[in-house]
Amino acid sequence: MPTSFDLIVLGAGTTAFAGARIAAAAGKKVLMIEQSHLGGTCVNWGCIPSKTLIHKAEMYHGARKGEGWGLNLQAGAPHCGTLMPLKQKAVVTVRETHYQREVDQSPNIKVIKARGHFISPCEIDAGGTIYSAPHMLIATGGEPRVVPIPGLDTVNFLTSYNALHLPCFPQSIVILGGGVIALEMGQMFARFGTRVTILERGPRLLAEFDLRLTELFRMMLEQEGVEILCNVEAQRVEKHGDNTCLFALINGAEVGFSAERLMLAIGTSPVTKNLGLEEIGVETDQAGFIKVDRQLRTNVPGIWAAGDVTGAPLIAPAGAREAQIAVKNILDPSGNHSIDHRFSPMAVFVDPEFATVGLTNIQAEAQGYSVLTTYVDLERVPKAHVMGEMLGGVLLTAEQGTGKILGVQMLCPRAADIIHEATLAIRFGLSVVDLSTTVHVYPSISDGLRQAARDNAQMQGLI
Ligand SMILES: Cc1cc2nc3c(=O)[nH]c(=O)nc-3n(C[C@H](O)[C@H](O)[C@H](O)COP(=O)(O)OP(=O)(O)OC[C@H]3O[C@@H](n4cnc5c(N)ncnc54)[C@H](O)[C@@H]3O)c2cc1C
Ligand SMILES: NC(=O)c1ccc[n+]([C@@H]2O[C@H](COP(=O)([O-])OP(=O)(O)OC[C@H]3O[C@@H](n4cnc5c(N)ncnc54)[C@H](O)[C@@H]3O)[C@@H](O)[C@H]2O)c1
Repeated sequence: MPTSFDLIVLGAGTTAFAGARIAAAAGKKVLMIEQSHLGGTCVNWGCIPSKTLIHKAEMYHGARKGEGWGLNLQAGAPHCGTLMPLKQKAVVTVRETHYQREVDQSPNIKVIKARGHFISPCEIDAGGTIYSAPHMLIATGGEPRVVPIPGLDTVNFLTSYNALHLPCFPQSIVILGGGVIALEMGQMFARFGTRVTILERGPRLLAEFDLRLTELFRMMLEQEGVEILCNVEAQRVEKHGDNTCLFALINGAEVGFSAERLMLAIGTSPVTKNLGLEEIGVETDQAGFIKVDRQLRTNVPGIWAAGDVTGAPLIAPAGAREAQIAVKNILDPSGNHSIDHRFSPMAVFVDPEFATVGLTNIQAEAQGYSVLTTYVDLERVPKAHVMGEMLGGVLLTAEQGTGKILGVQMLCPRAADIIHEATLAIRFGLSVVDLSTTVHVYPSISDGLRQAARDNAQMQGLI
């Protein structure tokens, strides 16, 4: 095994692979150093296990809902002995077919299993061997954020890492945090029969989405039996028999929330400790995320960083795109390739789904645009009536005058798929006239997006 490479990638998650793949395709010799499983968080602890179980929870919920539609489907208790191995099979299959196979088939990519740390800007010590390269890509990702709440260390609390790998679903769970993970996993647990309480410190859920959509979803989740409280400040944790009790301040009064399990879903911390970054002078921000410019350069020449370790957006395809840009800049130093996350969509896999791309009206106005936002309630979309899923809506923000589409947010069935139509429109500078005069399938949920564009174009006098 050689110890000298063209590029060394620290980590072997989604971000690392995206960078290694294009460097290897360009004939560069690449080493990936990974301390754990290939595929990183997304494949092993995040996207794949969570979405596999969420999909099954949705089917289970659908079966019970079907009774009210005259379908008389029977939904007995969920069988964890079948569900959990099924989820693990999805994880292992994706890991083997998408990551291990690629390594096996690429003569230019080598992987070693070890924990790596820098000993100089062009040398990494991994398992006692020194590997060198003129270019380094740090893709060490993130881990669930944990804060020091008194008593927390005395209980066996959960984070997304272990909550998806329990042998079965708990009777009850208190989830601290009201963001993406709390909502996705909170709804999933509730649908499998767990009594769920979500406690958010801020004034609202899912802060990156429009309040109209999040309040609608909050109502739906409460109708499914989930208890949700905002403006909650966690104070301390105590063990009460088999249960864990979280005490929190609400409107100045202390309230106790007791459940079989306590889960923290309060954000992501970067994996930047003990990498030798301070010693070689790589700058991080206050939270520890590596600082990079739009070309994904750190402040140390030859060292690049991408993915969760550099901060938001903390989603797999965004990190992959960043790594591709970093490697493009390594291969083509005068190309000045830059990342632009206005074109990176994201979805929240609750039911119905949230999806967003581009700028909100507030972000657009802050950037100096004069904008018009239109909202189409799902009640106006015939396909929603076909499906019996009328709660939700589509928001579209366009520039006043030109009608150029700047941003879209939606809460509707299949939003994670439909958002790509908006992503293409924004990326290629299409206007509300372009979108509204494009023939859409009928009946379809995408038609809601067309209606939002048509309303916008009409209100601006563009059609
Ligand atoms: C529960 C959950 C659900 C999610 N669902 C989605 C989703 O549906 N869609 C989506 O787009 N995103 C989702 N995400 C986010 C997504 O998982 C991350 O954005 C993505 O995994 C980041 O990829 P990365 O390669 O930057 O980091 P990671 O995937 O974390 O990979 C970093 C790798 O580096 C390794 N490493 C760290 N330090 C060292 C070291 N010193 N030496 C060697 N190796 C090291 C780690 O072991 C790890 O394998 C989810 C996250 C979670 C937690
Ligand atoms: N579908 C997806 O793409 C997907 C799915 C899961 C996770 N992820 C990624 O994983 C990351 C982590 O998810 P997350 O839900 O942990 O983070 P998040 O940033 O989405 O939400 C964290 C929430 O916790 C709240 N919070 C912070 N400290 C708190 C405290 N002490 N008490 C109560 N509430 C507190 C915050 O106000 C925020 O609402 C996200 O950034 C997300 O991008 C993505």
